[in-house]
Amino acid sequence: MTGESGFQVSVDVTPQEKKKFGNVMIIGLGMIGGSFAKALKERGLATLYGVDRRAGELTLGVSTGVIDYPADLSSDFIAKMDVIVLATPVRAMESVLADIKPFLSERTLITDVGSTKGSVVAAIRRVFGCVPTNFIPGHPIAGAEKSGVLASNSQLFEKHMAIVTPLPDSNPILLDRLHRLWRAVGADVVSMDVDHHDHVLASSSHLPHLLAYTLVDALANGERSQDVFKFAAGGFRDFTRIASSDPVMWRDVFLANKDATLATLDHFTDRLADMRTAIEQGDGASMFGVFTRAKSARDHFLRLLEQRTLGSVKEARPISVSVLPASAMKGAIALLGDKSLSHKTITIAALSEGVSEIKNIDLTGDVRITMQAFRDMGVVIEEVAMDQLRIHGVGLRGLKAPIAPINVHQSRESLYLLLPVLAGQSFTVVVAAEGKLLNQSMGDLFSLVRQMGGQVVSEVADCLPVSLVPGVASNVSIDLQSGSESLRMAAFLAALYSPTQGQVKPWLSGLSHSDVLLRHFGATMFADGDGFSVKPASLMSTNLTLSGDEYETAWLVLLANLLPGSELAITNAGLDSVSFAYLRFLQSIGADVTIPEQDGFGSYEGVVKAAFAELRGFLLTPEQSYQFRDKLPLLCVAAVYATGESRIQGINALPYYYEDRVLALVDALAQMKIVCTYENGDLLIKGGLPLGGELDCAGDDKLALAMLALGSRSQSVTKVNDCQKLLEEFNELESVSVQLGFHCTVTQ
Ligand SMILES: NC(=O)C1=CN([C@@H]2O[C@H](COP(=O)(O)OP(=O)(O)OC[C@H]3O[C@@H](n4cnc5c(N)ncnc54)[C@H](O)[C@@H]3O)[C@@H](O)[C@H]2O)C=CC1
Ligand SMILES: O=C(O)C(=O)Cc1ccc(O)cc1
Repeated sequence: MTGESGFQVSVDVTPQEKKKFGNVMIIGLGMIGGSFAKALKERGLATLYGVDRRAGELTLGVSTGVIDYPADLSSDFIAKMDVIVLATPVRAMESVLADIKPFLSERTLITDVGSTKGSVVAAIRRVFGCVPTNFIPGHPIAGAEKSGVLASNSQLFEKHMAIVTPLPDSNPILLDRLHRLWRAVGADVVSMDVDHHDHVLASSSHLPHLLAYTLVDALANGERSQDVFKFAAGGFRDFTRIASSDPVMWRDVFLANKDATLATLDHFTDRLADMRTAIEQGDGASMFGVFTRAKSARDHFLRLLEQRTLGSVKEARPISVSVLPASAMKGAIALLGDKSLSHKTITIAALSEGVSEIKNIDLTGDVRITMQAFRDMGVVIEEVAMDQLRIHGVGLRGLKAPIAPINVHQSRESLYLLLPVLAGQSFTVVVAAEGKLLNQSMGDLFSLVRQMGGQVVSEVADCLPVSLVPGVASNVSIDLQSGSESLRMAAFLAALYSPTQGQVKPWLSGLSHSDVLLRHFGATMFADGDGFSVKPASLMSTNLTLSGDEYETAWLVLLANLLPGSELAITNAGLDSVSFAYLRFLQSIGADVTIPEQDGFGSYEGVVKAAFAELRGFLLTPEQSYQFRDKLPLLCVAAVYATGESRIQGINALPYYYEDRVLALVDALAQMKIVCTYENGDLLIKGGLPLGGELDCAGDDKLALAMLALGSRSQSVTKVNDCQKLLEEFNELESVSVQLGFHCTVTQ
């Protein structure tokens, strides 16, 4: 028989054996349809039939091995298909649907790849009177400025997204098949509602194409057009690549997605007009603000994209760190700033009046989430160097409403800082999160924010995401019921927004880094009974060099104490009252440590020196265990290398994650044949020489450091597994170790 396309074809095509997806027909065998066909055919997953109104595309499709058979829209073909994919320009789909309607079987999955979804669904409704349960729209977010079957590429969809937009009564079995089809060609499948799809794509894809076409056309028809193109630089080429895309396809897209495109175009036009005004008025600050925000948003987005194309974090090969016994820690070192302090400093500098220069700041990992949130609310943050920021503070109440929810991803540190700050602004804002943060009760933080006077609205009580709605500001008086440092900082930030005076009564006395930092930026806090009163004055910008990470300092000091021949100086230490007390405690059990004097702001800044010394067994009371809860794994290791017995009391009274961490270390001690017993919350450790071997830190960076210290003088090599988090938190572990002569190596 002769098909519409003029081909002589055999209809009774019964392939030798039925392939996984059976008979798949592509209608519109151009770049996208061809790529999909080629990807399935190369993988041996289906028998491919092609239909195109241009016979030449089908001939090429067969000769280049993209499809198995040319076909047409007759009943002979249509009724036999397991899957039919519409891959024509979107406005051609309606007539194709009308042609195939009489022959369609309910068991055939029909889908499409069109760039717009609302218009396709409307066309289906016009043709069928409803959306048949076997029609499930889709859209691969992959492509190019090319068209035609010769441009097809079987790898096009690898590690790209494919959106499916099922309707409420879509057939679940066929929907599952559609997911499998896209996954089979390498795509990550996401589901989306039709309307949301069209709005998102209007901004992310349709508007950029419109701008590229219009720019090229305007310049091509403008003055000096010859020279404009002749001297076009790389930027012009990058920006306008997509203006080489197929005009029919894009005309169809803009006819089909009119409303969503107009909405994003209007938003863009307003922003362009602002830019015009800034240029006209020579307003460099506004331009600089837009450029720095845009640069950081794009860099952030590229990193996310890179992560997706390189494979997700979960797929990353696990990282281990091995330590060889018999090192000695020698030399002087300056450590990168504390991560938690880096988050806090960005926050306080952003809320200050004026420009702050911050040096030795850690800009890796979650710190970028805090930074991005402030940038999204109009704060200009310049990255002057890898460890240096210039932050243009906007004042306590000067943040601008973000255009989208603030997403703290999985960063608890960012959340605790941002929530009270956002509750102090005059706009409503939604705070979203991901992963583990979504399923935790944030009761302590939410109640603190409620005290500030606004409304805290969440679908699930005390859980994220949350909407903060401003109300009448009220004075806060917060009596903290835990020693959490994040909550303490959140309480101080909430107090800063009190109209006349805020009060914070910490769980533990003594100055923490949060208090010291606030004082650096001019906060007026004075001791009041067993707490602090905070006056509502503006914060003032300042220049600050952050001191070295406290936990790393504590770890290095312990190593120097354990390893014979060590002589270590940490030149930029900064200790809060707990770290100070920890080093004093080490001194009390025989450690050779020198601690700097307290400075005017209340912290101990300067050089910490440490050298090998024989440690003595010790007793830690429940109060001390609580005070040193963060550093207990390090103290357990000190007990292993100390002479005699040590007893650490009150472990079962600690918040569960501190207890879990100690118990995980107890398992490691037993594995290394160290005598230890854990009874009624008391841990007894008998000094001895650990065996060495393979340990697992369960992704806990602090436990990993303690385990490395444990292996530092053991009888054989100690390998600690699951160290990804450790290297995220302590990026410079290898370089610091090399510099100090500590023999540890990172392996994948
Ligand atoms: N180009 C891209 O990067 C992407 C395009 N899409 C969507 O995929 C679809 C196809 O786009 P491309 O493959 O790029 O276009 P293309 O121009 O390479 O292919 C379209 C094919 O459909 C054929 N065709 C047009 N009307 C027809 C009809 N009534 N019956 C049979 N065949 C007909 C054309 O002859 C052509 O071969 C469009 O709906 C587009 O919105 C989706 C993602 C990316
Ligand atoms: O060429 C490019 O960079 C694209 O943006 C490709 C593209 C075009 C249209 C779509 O619906 C999806 C992807």
